Amino acid sequence: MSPGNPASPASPAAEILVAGVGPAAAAAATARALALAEAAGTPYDLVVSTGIGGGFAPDAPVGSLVVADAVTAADLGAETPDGFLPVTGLGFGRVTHEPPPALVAALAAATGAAVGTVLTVSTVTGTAERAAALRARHPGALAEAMEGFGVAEAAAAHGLPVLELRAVSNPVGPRDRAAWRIGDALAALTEAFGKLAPVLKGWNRHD
Ligand SMILES: O=C(O)c1cccc(C(=O)CC[C@H]2O[C@@H](n3cnc4c(=O)[nH]cnc43)[C@H](O)[C@@H]2O)c1
Repeated sequence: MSPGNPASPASPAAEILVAGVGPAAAAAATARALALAEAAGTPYDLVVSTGIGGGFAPDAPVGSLVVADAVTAADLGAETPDGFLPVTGLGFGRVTHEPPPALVAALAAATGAAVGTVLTVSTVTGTAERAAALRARHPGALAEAMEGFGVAEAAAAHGLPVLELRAVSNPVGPRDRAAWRIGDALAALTEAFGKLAPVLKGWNRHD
């Protein structure tokens, strides 16, 4: 999102970027767009990662919305005999970005989204065991998707805040393509986007 559009002061200007699937593609596309905008003297104020995602039952049912209060890389690290070690445990980088709390709360209030951690994975969860393991490691997780952390890393490199909003298209767990409800999730996302402009308009970046 860029600063208020003088031609349309009621709505903040927004640009939509289709950034690919997975954290690497999303990070690369986002970083490129942010760098180009900065070089052109028209930098963005905020980056929003959005799309469909898997929801952890029973808290995030199919068709519901989740807004992230934490955007967390769930499989960035090392497997050890004692279990998974996040990359921070190896002495590198970070595994979580926290969106601005006031913006998260306002978006949740406007859209009815549940607030919780959205995990970023490179491999879609396909078993009940993996779903349970993720939930045990991240008790606040409501959803998983594949891009948020990559987008957040690109935003952070430009000193920008990030939001992640997901519409649940399928449960996280055993693979069951017949259970996907992509149409319902996209309809929920479309409706939520209709409520986004006033939320952004009321947001004070320095909150
Ligand atoms: O083939 C499968 O089993 C499978 C299961 C879930 C999602 C996919 C995709 O190819 C969708 C990738 C796309 O959608 C987001 N997404 C949607 N549901 C999930 C999920 O349960 N876990 C992770 N990502 C999900 C993701 O952000 C991608 O953009 C295939």
